[in-house]
Amino acid sequence: MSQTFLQEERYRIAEQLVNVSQNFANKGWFPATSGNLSVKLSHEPLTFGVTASGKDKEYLTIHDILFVDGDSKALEATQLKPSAETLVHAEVYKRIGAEAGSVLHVHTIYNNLISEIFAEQGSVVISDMELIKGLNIWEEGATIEIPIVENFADIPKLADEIGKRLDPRVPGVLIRKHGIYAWGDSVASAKRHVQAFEFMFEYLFKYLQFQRSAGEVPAAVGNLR
Ligand SMILES: CSC[C@@H](O)[C@@H](O)C(=O)COP(=O)(O)O
Ligand SMILES: [Zn+2]
Repeated sequence: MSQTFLQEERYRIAEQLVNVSQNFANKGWFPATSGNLSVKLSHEPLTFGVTASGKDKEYLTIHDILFVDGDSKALEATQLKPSAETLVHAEVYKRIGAEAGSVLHVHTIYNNLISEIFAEQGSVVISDMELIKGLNIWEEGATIEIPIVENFADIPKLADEIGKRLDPRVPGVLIRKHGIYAWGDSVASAKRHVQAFEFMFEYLFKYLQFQRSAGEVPAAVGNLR
């Protein structure tokens, strides 16, 4: 592969991350420089583009994305420091394989609320919602179970805990009072998955709130049935 072709390919995929970053930033899904994004360049050996640590995602440019190997080491000398959570991205790529072409991480109010409300159960179950199809699950009356892991400041430990809970059918994992990691075979499908999850988390939280204010026992939605 020529250097020029490789450079063009890197710019092309970095641009996809910049676009999704702006879309999510407009929704307020990257408060206070939180969140990180990656896109796979090659599977064997694993190489991927990932956002540099501490960047304001609202103003992300292709120059804020660096390319690393499976050990989170930059492929070339750079001033940029890879995301502090790069190991989590690498873990998803290694465990999920070809079905993971991009990994996106956002911190939102609703994913934080749901991760806390259902933390003791270790997962949140969502049934029979149209948006489950947004995850590419087309079964009639489908049920999904989204794992919830504890948050650890120790990133190798966090990556390990996430790795143990990954379910290839359900492309996302919640971290308690932290955020969600979701993946897809492309940046576009990972973005769709994040949007589907966030819709369902917001719906579930508001539904539980509504039931509570009406003094009713929540019906068959989520783990509170
Ligand atoms: C600024 S708080 C969020 C960070 O601690 C972390 O969880 C995060 O999502 C962003 O880390 P980063 O190193 O910028 O990729
Ligand atoms: Zn984070």
